[in-house]
Amino acid sequence: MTTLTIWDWEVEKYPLQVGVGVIIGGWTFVKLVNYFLQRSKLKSARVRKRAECKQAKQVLEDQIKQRNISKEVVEEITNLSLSELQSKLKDGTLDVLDVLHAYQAKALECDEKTNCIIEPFKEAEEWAASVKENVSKDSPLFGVPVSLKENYGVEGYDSVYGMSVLIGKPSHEDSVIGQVLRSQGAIPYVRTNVPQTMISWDCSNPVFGATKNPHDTTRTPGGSSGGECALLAGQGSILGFGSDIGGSLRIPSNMCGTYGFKPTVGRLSAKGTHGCTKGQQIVRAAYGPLARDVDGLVTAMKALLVPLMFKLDPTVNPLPFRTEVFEDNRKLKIGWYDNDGWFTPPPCMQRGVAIAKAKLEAMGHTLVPWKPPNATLGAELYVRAMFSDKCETINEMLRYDTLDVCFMIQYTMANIYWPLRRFLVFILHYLMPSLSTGLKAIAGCDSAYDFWNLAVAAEDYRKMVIEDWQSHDLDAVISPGFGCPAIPLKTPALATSAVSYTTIFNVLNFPAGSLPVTKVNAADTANMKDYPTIDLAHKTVKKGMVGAEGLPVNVQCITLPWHEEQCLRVMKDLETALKA
Ligand SMILES: CCCCCCCC/C=C\CCCCCCCCCCCCCC(=O)NCCO
Repeated sequence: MTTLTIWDWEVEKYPLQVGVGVIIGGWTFVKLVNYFLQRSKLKSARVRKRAECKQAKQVLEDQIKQRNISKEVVEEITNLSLSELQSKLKDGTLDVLDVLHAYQAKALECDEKTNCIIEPFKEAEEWAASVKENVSKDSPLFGVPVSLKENYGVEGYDSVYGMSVLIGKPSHEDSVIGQVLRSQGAIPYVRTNVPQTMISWDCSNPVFGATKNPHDTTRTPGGSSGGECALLAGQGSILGFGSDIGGSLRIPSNMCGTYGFKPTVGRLSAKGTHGCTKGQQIVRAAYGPLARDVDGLVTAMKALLVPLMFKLDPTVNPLPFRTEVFEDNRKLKIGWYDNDGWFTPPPCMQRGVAIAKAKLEAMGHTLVPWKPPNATLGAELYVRAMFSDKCETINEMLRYDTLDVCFMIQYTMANIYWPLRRFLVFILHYLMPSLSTGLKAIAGCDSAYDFWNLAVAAEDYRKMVIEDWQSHDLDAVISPGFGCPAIPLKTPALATSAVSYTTIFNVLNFPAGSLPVTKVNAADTANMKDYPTIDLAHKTVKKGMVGAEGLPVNVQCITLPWHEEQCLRVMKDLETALKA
């Protein structure tokens, strides 16, 4: 009664204010209810998806138990190199189904340790039977089980990349790479984990959790193809496929001691793959193989660069694998660098380059110092391009989602209100210049005009680097595999600056491969005492190097666009020299 009186009194006295108050209050209420409803819908979707994938793994585990395949046989098969496996499949010493079963068993074992698999393909047995029936034993991948990163579209399967909103939206067709692999006799059997958004070099998401490094499960396997590399390093895969828009084939290779190869964009098909940066055309994602040796990468490239791929995706460069370039033994002039001038890598990464340099020199190649000019501009262009939409595409997708720690810093930096951003950029310029550069660049573009100018700046940068490369008459370049080896889980976002070693070759669109050369040793960690602590990224790496002994250290080999075969040739030379 009293309330009503007050209510009547207020309505009469302040009709406009009460009306506006009711509308705003009602609108806020509806928005809040909607927000919590949407969040709980996504939470249920995550719970359901996790349960489905767990169930699929359980079904496979039960089948494996029934098959009664011995541990020794699993080890014997999964320890074979790709070329050994191929010849045993071809001459019939090994059966396609036995090989598949061994890899399924080993993959589940790896998953137990590192949480690298999202789910097994239910149809793998059926596909294997069809390969036995319909594919020639001479096909390059006859009976070879292959693992696929989760963003490769497979009919009937969701590609979620840690974004709950994508759950329950299955692909309607297989990726072109997937189709060509199957036509060549390969059998996809598992799909592997990635970080939320795939714009991170860690490997965790709120749907499937964090993948761990098999060499030290307290550390990151790298990202975004982290599930793939953790699986390969654990011998649970012999050949995998991933994507790379900032190093995602090369960073986890460096963290897990595996082999990865990023071709020029357009050499391998992107059709039927997924990602949240598709509209961003300045730096585009490349798709490529991950393996346990260089031969694995070469086999994959040869198997994919065939008329079927050129037919299924006429937008790719119809250039078959040039074996004569790969097998050429002309001595090369190779540039090298161990510090790009933007981020100082720890001594182990620099030692990795020194080892590679010495080995290549011993093979008769000429090594000269060279590095891409103005790495700071390269880093700035990368961040501006990747966030040129002001992060709106991702914001929209993550609106009601749970944010993973691996993307939290990028998300926060991208969404800072502009006056605060300007203030921080100004202050940090004097305190932490790299953070200031990143914070300014991540603001993206204000207009289409701005975006066009960014595209021109990226083009000018490519031109400038190519001219510099050519003025030194280089055939290839070697560099650190990344800015650091594997650091503890959840810390990669704090050391984002370290990505400059891989992102630059995405901005330039140069082919780049990664291969292991050494392991962190006690002298490397002892030498950390002089390592700079000028900013958060360096501090994070310094802390992360404690206890890093034994972790893999990779180098990158890089060539000019479309010179994939030459890049693989340098990788092969280096691998041969290292194994000699
Ligand atoms: C390139 C240098 C980065 C500069 C960082 C400056 C310091 C931090 C300041 C602000 C935050 C900027 C955040 C920039 C985020 C860039 C993160 C890139 C991580 C890339 C990892 C690989 C992604 C990938 O290849 N994905 C495959 C998708 O198909």
